[in-house]
Amino acid sequence: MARATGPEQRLLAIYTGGTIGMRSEGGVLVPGRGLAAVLRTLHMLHDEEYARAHSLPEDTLVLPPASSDQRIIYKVLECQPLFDSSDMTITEWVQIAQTIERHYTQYQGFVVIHGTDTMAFAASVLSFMLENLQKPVILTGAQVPIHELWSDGRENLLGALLMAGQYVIPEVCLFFQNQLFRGNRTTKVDARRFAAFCSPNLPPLATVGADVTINRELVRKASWKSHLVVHSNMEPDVGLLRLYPGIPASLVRTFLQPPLKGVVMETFGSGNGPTKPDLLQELRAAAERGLIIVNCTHCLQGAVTSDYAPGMAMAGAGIISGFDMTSEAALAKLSYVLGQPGLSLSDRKKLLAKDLRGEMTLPTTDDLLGDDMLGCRATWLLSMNGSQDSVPQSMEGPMSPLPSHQDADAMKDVLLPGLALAAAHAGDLDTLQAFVELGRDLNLKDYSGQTPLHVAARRGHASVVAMLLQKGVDVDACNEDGQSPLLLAVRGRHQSVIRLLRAAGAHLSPQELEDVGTELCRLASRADSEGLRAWWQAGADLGQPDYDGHCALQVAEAAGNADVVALLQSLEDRVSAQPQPH
Ligand SMILES: NC(=O)C[C@H](N)C(=O)O
Repeated sequence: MARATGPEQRLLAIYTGGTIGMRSEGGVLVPGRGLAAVLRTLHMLHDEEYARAHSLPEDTLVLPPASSDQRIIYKVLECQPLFDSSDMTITEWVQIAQTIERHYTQYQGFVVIHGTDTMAFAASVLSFMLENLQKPVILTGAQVPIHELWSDGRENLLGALLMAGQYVIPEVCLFFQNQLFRGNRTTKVDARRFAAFCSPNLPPLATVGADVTINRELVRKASWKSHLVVHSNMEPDVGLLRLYPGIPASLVRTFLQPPLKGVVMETFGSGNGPTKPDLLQELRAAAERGLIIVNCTHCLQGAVTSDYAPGMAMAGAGIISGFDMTSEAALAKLSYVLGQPGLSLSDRKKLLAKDLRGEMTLPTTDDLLGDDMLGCRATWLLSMNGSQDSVPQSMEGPMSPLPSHQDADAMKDVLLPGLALAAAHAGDLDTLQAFVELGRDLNLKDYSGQTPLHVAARRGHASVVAMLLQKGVDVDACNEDGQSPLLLAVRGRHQSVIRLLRAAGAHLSPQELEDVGTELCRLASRADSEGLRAWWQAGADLGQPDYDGHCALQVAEAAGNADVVALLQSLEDRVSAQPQPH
C-alpha cells in the first residue's frame, strides 16, 4: 500500500443522498440538492483562493493544503434523484458502480456520499461488483446534516477525501468517525451516535487521530496486471431470514419459495438452529431443489463453526457456512455469485465458500496447527520428502534456515496430521490425493486421536469418505473419546456417509451403543425420524429400551406420533431382511 504521489490528486465524489445533505421540510428530513454549493462555503472543505488562483472550473472544489506539496481537488457528481438510503436497491448501486467505471481513468479515487441506513449493504455490494480495484472507493455520510452547527458530516467527508486522496487503498471502504473500515466488514450499530458503524470481525484499515495509523498488513494488494471489471449482473432474488426460538417450519417453507434463489440465514451463536425435524426437512428440501442457503451468525461478533450438534444438524441440511461474514456481506455475495452467468450450482457453492474480497476469515490450516509452527506452508510440508533439495528456494534466506533432516522429520510428524485433518474438514480431495501420491499414510491421528476419516464423516463429505475408504484407512478407528467415524456420521445424520462406512464394514462399538435406548427414545419423543433412521442405518437395534425399560416405539405411540410409529415399524420389519455387515 503506497502513499499517493503527485502535486494534485483528483477525486470524484458521487452524492447519492442521505442525511448529510438533508433539509427539513414539513418537520421531516428529506434529501437536499446542491451539496456542492454548501461545501463551497465551508473552509475546511474548499479553498476558494486556490481555486481562483488556478482558475479551477465552477464545479470543482479543492481542499486546503494537507501537506505543503499536495492538493486534493474534487468534483461532486449529484445523482438524480437523491435518496434516503432506505430506498436504495441493487439497481442504484449498479448505477454507482457504472459511474465509477465511466470515470475510472480520470480520477485517483472515489468517495460515495450515501445515507447511513443502508451504507453497509451498499459497501458490501460495491465490493463484489468492483473486481480488481486499484484505486480507493470510500463511502461516507453523516448522522446530522452537514449545514447544522453540530454535525459529523464535515469531518466524515473531509476524512474520506483525505484518505482517498493521500493513500492508495485499493478497496471499497467506509469512513466514519475517524475510522476507515473495509466496507464489506461493516454494519450499522447505532441510530444516533456519531460512531454509527463497526467492523466486528476485522480491525479498521486505518485510524485517524493526531496521526493517521494505517493497518498495512490488512489492506488488500491491488492486482496491477488486471483491469477493473464491473459486475453489473447482480441477482435481486436473494433474501435474509433470521431464525428465532420456535420458528415454525411452515413460515420457513413459505419464505423459501421461488423466485427466491438464495438466502442468508441468521442463526444462533456459532451457527446453531433448532433441530426440529420438520424445520430441517424444509431446509433440506429447499437446498435439494437448488436454493442456496448461507449460514451467518446473528451475533455481532464471531463466526459460524460446527462445534455443536445443532450446528452440525444445520450443516447436514446442505447449508454453506458464512464463517464470520456480516449478513450484509453475505447477502451481497449471494447476489453477486448468483448473478454470474454460466456457473453450475456446485461452482456457485465453491465460489461462496471462498474469500473473494476480504469479506470473511476462513479457518486456515495454521489455525488448526497452533501458533508454534505458523508460517510453514502446506505445499512446502508436502514437498518435504526427507530431502532438502525439494525445499523451494523462496523458503531460503536468513529468516528461514533450512531444517536438518531430523528437524524436518519432527516437523512433519507434528504438522502433517493437522494438515490432513484440515483438508478432510474442507472436503479438499486434491490435498488428500497429494498425501497419497507422496506415500503418506492417511491413518494419521491428531492429538485427540481424530483421523481424517473422523473429520470427513463428521462434516458429511461423502466423496472424501469414499476416497479414504478406497485407500484402506481403518474404518473403525476410535478417537480419544472412544468415538468411531460411524458414530460421528450418525450424529450428523449424514446418510450417504453412513451407507459408505457400513458398506466398508464399520460397526458401532458396544461402548457407543451403551445408552442407545435412551437416545432412541429421546429422538422418538421429538419425532426426529431422520435421527432414528440414521441409527437404524448404522445397525443399532431400534428395540433397545431406555433406562426405565421403554423403547422408541412405545414412546412414539404414547406421544401419538403416527408417522414415527409407522417408520419404526417399517424399519423393524426390514431389520431381519437387512444384510448385516461382518
Ligand atoms: N443518517 C442517515 O443518512 C440516515 C438516512 N435515513 C439515510 O440513510 O439516508
